[in-house]
Amino acid sequence: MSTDSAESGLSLHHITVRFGGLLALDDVSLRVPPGRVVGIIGPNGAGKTTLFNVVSGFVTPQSGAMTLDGKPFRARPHQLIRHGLARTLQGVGQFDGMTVLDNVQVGPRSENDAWAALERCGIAEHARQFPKTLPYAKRKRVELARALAARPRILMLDEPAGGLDTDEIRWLADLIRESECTVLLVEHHMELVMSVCDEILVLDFGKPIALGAPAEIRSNDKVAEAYLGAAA
Ligand SMILES: Nc1ncnc2c1ncn2[C@@H]1O[C@H](COP(=O)(O)OP(=O)(O)OP(=O)(O)O)[C@@H](O)[C@H]1O
Repeated sequence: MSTDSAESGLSLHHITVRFGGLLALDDVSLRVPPGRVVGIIGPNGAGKTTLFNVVSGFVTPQSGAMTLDGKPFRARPHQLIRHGLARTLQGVGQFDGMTVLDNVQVGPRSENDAWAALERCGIAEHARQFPKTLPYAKRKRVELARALAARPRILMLDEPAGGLDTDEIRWLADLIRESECTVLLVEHHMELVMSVCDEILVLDFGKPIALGAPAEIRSNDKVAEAYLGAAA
């Protein structure tokens, strides 16, 4: 079976989300083929996290639909892993009363998978510690390991570079590049986005204003105006 037929992977079709009078996502369509790294960028408030929340089932769109491998997909947060999706949260979202290992193993993840993810993230030596005792960058790795321990087909990373230094971001870029799964990446760190993504969707006030390879996005005037110009 082909892994990249027109229907394989995750697709969003004309997703619209309103919060009261605010249009948070305005007719957003996106195809995320298997094995690709797809970035979602845009200024603060553009709708990036809302899009993640739609895919994860935390937000129900007013209109639009999703498909996974061509079949209708309606996410529910507690069933994400069953569908092969896992997500990190912005910042660090661990349970402070549980060890790193227990945090990584939370939900339907096996201890073996948890250890493999801890090794992959270079934090196995901290497995028996409590997250609070670790520096911020290590806690971000715990968040990543928790997602990886679910052995997702689609890994959703919400601002994984936030608060990290250059070396940590380089490590993260390698992890994303070497990852065997599909990656959806919401991130403000342009260098990381441009260096790891196959394709980038740019949102501005909930509207998709560009979709393309990093080089196309870099030279897109609308993007420069809406985002890169604002960030410069
Ligand atoms: N639950 C909610 N209720 C009301 N408004 C919301 C809610 N969630 C998000 N919004 C609004 O929707 C818009 C999009 O927010 P969202 O968090 O998706 O943007 P973002 O691109 O992720 O921003 P940032 O880069 O700052 O994280 C914002 O104006 C935000 O205030």
